[in-house]
Amino acid sequence: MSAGSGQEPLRVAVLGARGRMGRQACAAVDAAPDLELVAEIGRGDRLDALAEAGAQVAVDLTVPAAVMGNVEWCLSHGVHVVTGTTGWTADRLDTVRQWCTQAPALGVLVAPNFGIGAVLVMRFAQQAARFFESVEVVELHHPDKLDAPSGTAVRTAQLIAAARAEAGLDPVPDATVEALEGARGADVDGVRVHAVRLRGLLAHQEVLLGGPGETLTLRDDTYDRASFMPGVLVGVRKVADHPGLTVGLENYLDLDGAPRRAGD
Ligand SMILES: NC(=O)C1=CN([C@@H]2O[C@H](COP(=O)(O)OP(=O)(O)OC[C@H]3O[C@@H](n4cnc5c(N)ncnc54)[C@H](OP(=O)(O)O)[C@@H]3O)[C@@H](O)[C@H]2O)C=CC1
Ligand SMILES: O=C(O)C1=N[C@H](C(=O)O)C[C@H](O)C1
Repeated sequence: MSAGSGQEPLRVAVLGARGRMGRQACAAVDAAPDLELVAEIGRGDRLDALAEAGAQVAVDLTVPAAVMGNVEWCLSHGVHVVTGTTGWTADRLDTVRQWCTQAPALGVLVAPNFGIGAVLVMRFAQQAARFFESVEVVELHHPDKLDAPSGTAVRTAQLIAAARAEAGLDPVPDATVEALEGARGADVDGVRVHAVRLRGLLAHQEVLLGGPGETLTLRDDTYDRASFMPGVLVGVRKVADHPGLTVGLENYLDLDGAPRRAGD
């Protein structure tokens, strides 16, 4: 079942359909000629409605407290999952990997960020990491966001830390003793991550890299959730071609290939 390659539209359900992201995802799926929006699930709605509608792919844009139950339900009912919901830990990912072994034909995409700008910043940060002794991540979001640090920032820091470890770099230098707990942000695998919550912002991230006499700043700014929708649609169309758990939309994109937009 490769999405878009068959005659029939791919049947898609959106979980968290009445949320900020969910509303836009419903509209994006609805507008795509190769997709059919068959279920819009909100909190308190029965997941059985998804099966009754014959959904083939579920897009989960809910909350960390709900996403694991939703993924488990989908995998046990033959439904692929694309989720942008946050709250992923190594243990949670391992659990989903385990569930996937019981449903080997199904795919689960966990995408910390669907925006091409954010995906590219993560890639560029990975590439730059080994050239700089210092690095910090700053994420800035709207104050209605439930979690901190953002899933994207955690993932970015993990990718940077892995690239530094692979290159054999020493720990990031830091002689500071905090006078107030939290002043230096969170520690994600040895990389400091800072979270700003400010009315007027939507979703932004900076990766600051520093070496003797120079700094490099990588920055992504999201001004509208429309920026996430091409990535959501890529996930929906490709998830069936990627059985098992995939973390990161970049695994569905050809970032090193010919120039093109994520939704093309
Ligand atoms: N990967 C990416 O690119 C992006 C990821 N996100 C992430 O996506 C998630 C959603 O973000 P956002 O839309 O801003 O958040 P919202 O709070 O606006 O939306 C979440 C929605 O999920 C609903 N919900 C809660 N529990 C369930 C459930 N069990 N089943 C179905 N729906 C449920 C909520 O309902 P109620 O309000 O009634 O509780 C709410 O409508 C967050 O984790 C956010 O960080 C956001 C933007 C981009
Ligand atoms: O809650 C949000 O808004 C966002 N959440 C995701 C995250 O935590 O990384 C993606 C994006 O930053 C917007």
